[in-house]
Amino acid sequence: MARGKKQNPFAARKRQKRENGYERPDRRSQPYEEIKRDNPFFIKYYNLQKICATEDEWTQFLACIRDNLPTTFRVTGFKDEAKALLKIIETEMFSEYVRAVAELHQKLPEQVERPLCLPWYPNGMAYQLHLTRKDIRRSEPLFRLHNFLIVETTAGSISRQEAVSMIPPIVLDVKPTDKVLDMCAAPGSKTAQLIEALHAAPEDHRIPPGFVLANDVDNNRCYMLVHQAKRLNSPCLLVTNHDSSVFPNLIRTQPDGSKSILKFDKILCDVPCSGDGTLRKNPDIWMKWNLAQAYNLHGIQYRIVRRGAEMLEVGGRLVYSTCSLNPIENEAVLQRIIKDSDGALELVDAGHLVPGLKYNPGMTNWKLATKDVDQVFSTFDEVPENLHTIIRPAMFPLPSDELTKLGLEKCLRVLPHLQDTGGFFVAVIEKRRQLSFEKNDLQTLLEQTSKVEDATAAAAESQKEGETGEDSAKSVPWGPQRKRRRLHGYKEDPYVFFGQNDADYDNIKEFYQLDEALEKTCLLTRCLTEKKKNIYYCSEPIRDLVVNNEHNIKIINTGVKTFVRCENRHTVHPYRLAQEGLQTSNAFMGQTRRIEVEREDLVLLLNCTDPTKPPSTLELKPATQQRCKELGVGSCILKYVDEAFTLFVVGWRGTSSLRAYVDKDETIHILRLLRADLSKFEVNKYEEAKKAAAAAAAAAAAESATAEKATAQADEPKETGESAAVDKVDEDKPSTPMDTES
Ligand SMILES: C[S@@+](CC[C@H](N)C(=O)[O-])C[C@H]1O[C@@H](n2cnc3c(N)ncnc32)[C@H](O)[C@@H]1O
Repeated sequence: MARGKKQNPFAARKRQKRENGYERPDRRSQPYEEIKRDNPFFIKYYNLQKICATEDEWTQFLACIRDNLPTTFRVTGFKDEAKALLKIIETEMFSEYVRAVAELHQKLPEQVERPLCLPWYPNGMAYQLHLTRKDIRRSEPLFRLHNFLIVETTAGSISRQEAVSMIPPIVLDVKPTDKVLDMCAAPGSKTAQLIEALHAAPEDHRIPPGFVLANDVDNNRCYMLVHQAKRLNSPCLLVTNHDSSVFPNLIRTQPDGSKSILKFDKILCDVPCSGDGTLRKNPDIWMKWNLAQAYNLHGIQYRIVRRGAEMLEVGGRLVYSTCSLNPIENEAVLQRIIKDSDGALELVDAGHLVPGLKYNPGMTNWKLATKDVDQVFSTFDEVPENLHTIIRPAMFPLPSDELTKLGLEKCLRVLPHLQDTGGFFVAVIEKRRQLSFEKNDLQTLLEQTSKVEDATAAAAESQKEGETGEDSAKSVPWGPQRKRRRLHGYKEDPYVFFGQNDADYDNIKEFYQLDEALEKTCLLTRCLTEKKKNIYYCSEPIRDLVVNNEHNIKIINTGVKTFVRCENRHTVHPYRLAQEGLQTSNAFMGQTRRIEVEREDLVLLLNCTDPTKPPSTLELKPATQQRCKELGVGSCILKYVDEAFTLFVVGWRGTSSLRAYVDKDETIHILRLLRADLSKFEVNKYEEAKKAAAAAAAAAAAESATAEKATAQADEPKETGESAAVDKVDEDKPSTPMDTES
């Protein structure tokens, strides 16, 4: 193609894929077991890079990276409840683990290795099991362990997460007051950790003053992120959908009412990468791996971290991480941004934040190569011209005198064989002063925002004029109420905040004796209607972000469901409490709607799984019965105080009954904490499958017996009424041997 002529980017990408020899593997035809865990180019490339210090270590690395990954999980949160669950896991669950693994591997229980507590994870809250995900999913002796992992994950009490993926949030060191940005957040396992850190000091803040803004460019993955983060019920989370490399400056309101550009205290750049550190978990990467991926990703990785650095507050901290081992995606990106910052950014040593973690220092020398690693380049001058658009000068290490000043060795390289994990790269950067290329033009931003707001309002107005009657009620400045599929994802429902005067709020406030410190204008609904259905709550800084920036950036989700409309013939109040929001709302509720229950009462209430037959108040302890008498019909908070923790559960006082209003997984979680009998909820899917298969076989046998009988009777002389009926059938249909068979 002639120089200067515009290329079709899609055709170019297709051509490049062809040249790279990349073809999407057919995963159905090759299950993981059969994937050959080898790729000569991978081995040649990393051997060339000397990612291991010695031959011996290299051999260990190769053996480990071909092996399956052990399962890890962490207990979420730092609260007393989390500690109580940890205790149960370490005693009851691990005894069950030892029993089950002994059965699975036909060993004596004494021969089974106990799960390993990850020494570098804070408060001993993370464990590694000597089992793969597949072992757990497919082995009958482990069904209880599998059930436990599923239920507690859904209830938000544990997170199944790769060990190494837990490192970046730890070294980011989030405090409850921090303004945090997670630039590439989906599917959200690290976001969950950031949120937990924000909520780590409930005794100091009823609602943390800081927040987490979690963003991802992929609209569908944003919904996975919402699903993952929702388990934590934080009102301090905002999920957005934008390209992080061009993330817009956001506006915030200062305490004096003036506007400023938002800068973040902590930023996580867990950028898209080739993912070769996850080979143990995703063996299909063995087939796909090629160097072109790293070359293609270097550019976007650099642009994301550069934009992150611009949005970072002076004195703030940014963590750059990948699950790739490739220096092109790691050290080469970092040397570039640190150099460009001209001293404004500094790499810091974060090893002390993860004491006990084994890692190698960042690399200070690496080489580039052709995709087959048959030509190796130490400088850009050696690169043939036809590769100049793929291999860029900035990918090469800087001259050593410049490089030593950057301190790349402060980065953490976690290699799989060091402690039986996946591979990972983490770097911690701190900002010492403003960057020369940072754009902070508030005036232009405010003008642009106001223009977009005017245009949106005008468009909504003209749409309204074109509509009549019922339809016009659905028209709001942000678009129609129902989500509609668009080219770039869904158009979101609006965020409609309560005003200063709201009859529903007054009603709720009176009924629940709500403390006014729970800011009423932070309550919101997701549709414009007189009759609100679900009422959500978000923290004040999040509200401010939404109100100031909703025309600037696509907001996917915020707010925790706190009140739900619930009207039946007995209700005196139209809104019940939602368990999701109770974690926040509880601290703001008065005494009128509370009942303190004893353990036996709570166990009884939680064991009621038939909503049509709630426990009668007469079955409860006398003190609970008495309190029920004082309490009118409607939503209430059940409080249970244990030696080690206190639980709050949404309840419903009926005319003659009391029930707990929590979903199944949360019910099991609470019963587990209460050390109650869980056998009723323990489903053995293998037994179920066996029973279903036996029932199907019995049904088939019965069917074939009937058919045989019918055949036999058809062959017999036609005397009885039954055989007359068969005759009738036979008369209707032409009788052939084939008919009888079928
Ligand atoms: C390594 S994954 C992030 C994993 C996530 N941090 C976690 O812990 O669950 C990288 C993510 O970056 C997103 N991504 C890719 N390019 C992006 C961009 N330009 N801006 C924002 N996100 C991007 C991808 O959609 C993907 O979800």
